[in-house]
Amino acid sequence: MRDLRFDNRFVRELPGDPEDGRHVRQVHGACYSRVEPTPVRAPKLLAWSREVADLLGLDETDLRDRRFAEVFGGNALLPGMAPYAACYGGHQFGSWAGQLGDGRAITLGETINPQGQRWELQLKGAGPTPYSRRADGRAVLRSSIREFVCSEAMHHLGVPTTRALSLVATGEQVVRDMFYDGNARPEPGAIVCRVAPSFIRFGNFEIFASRGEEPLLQQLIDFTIDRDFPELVAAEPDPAQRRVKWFEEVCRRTAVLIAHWMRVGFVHGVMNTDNMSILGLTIDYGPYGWVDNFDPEWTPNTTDAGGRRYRFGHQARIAQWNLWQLANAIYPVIQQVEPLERALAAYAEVFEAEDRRMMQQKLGLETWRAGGEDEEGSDAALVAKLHTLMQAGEVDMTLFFRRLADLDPARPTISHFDAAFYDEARRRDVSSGFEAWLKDYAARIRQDGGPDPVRRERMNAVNPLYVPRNYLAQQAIDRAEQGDPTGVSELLEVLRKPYVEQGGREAYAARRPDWARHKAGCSMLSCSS
Ligand SMILES: Nc1ncnc2c1ncn2[C@@H]1O[C@H](COP(=O)(O)OP(=O)(O)OP(=O)(O)O)[C@@H](O)[C@H]1O
Ligand SMILES: [Mg+2]
Repeated sequence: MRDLRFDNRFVRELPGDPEDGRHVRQVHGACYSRVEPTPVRAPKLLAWSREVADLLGLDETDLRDRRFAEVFGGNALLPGMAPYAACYGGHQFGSWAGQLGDGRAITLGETINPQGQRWELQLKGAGPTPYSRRADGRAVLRSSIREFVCSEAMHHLGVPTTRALSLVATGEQVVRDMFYDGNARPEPGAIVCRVAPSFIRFGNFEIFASRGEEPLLQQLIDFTIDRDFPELVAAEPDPAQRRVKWFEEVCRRTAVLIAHWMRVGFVHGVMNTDNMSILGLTIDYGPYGWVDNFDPEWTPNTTDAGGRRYRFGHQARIAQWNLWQLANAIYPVIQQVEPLERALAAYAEVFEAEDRRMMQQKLGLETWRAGGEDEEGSDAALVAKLHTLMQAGEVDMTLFFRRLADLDPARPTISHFDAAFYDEARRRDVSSGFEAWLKDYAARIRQDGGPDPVRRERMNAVNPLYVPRNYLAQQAIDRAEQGDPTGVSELLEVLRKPYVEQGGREAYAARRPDWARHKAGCSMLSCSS
């Protein structure tokens, strides 16, 4: 395997923990602790993303080299790597949780690709760090497959996300109690190499604020702007103004991110502030889920089943709450309330505008009829009615929007959507309302104008046919746990072109089968990973 070029600015420019070793500790006055991955028994490459390999200037020969599995399984370092675990805190389920940090993620270094772009390489599940608290620093195969597949799927769907280069089996067992019910069992372990321009989270700033380490807080803000927001450096010479613009930009990106999640039906599941990327990327694919039957109340995370804080329809509000925590954290450096409040208000405006724009695209409308949800004749009212019907009728979100593009406006009928209904009785309940809505919609697109084929093409470019439905990932996991990892690559292959109908791949575009409705891993996931 060829060497990569590294330029490790994070560890070079920011203060690190003076203490060595993996023992668990509180780390003060530092952004990270240097720590190397703990070697594993038998690293074996199970799957990789050719797009990410390409991004890094690696080809198939590099990937098939034994050294690759050694490096990305945590048994060897490439020259120039400078591994570390970052120190961060976070608000978890609404409460301040203190120091968290990379308890099982270890950044290997910042590589500069042949195009001069900077990409941070980070192993997840690479062994204990000073931030592991009471846990083992490892990750199981099932959660690693889910992270690997979904990060790449999200990229191909056009959703901002961290990427995944590789999935390596460790040849070791990890003990997990999947539902925290006293049934711990050994499971195969794995390591994903994640790739992103930066893995800095809201929590990296919050930890310094919570400790009153203001000089360090300012240093991290300025470092982040300088390394990861070069366009702001160019546009704003005044450092104080620049920090405000930076927070505005973080708010804007977060708003765009959540609008995309709503567009594709993604539920993150654990939107704690330590799982919020400062770049506005989807980060930490834990107990996430994909909406099958449209339901804003749904959350896949069994750990959150009580309050359903992180349910599908609540994500935009939670993101704003998280941005509030970030605003509070950086306030000691910004020292003005007003611009922070303005940026938070702008978050809501950007989210609404993006959400609306994407909904307009999903419906294939060229124009938008103004007015609120309660105003007859507005498109907001058309959307609100649709959402109510989809929820009450248990309509599959992905299949509904995909089929909508092919609706014959001259003969709008519910039977066109047969494949999207889960329950005969639910369908009967909504059928007259649904038929009425389809007539309204057909009239609306005729009035909107534009030829059908053009509208269809535009709709199919934003309404995916293939998403990594929970049960599809679970099928790949079941196979991999039986020793056949090819299901992972097969699934990824389909998800590389989520908007293009692929002959012979109908099974990947089917609604959730009945057996998966209440099955662990398919509709219920815990944080155990
Ligand atoms: N098996 C583990 N060993 C050590 N630390 C862990 C383990 N699992 C989770 N943690 C730590 O617990 C905290 C919260 O966990 P969470 O589930 O949000 O993150 P994660 O899935 O480990 O990783 P990430 O956010 O990096 O994707 C983090 O500090 C994380 O590093
Ligand atoms: Mg996390």
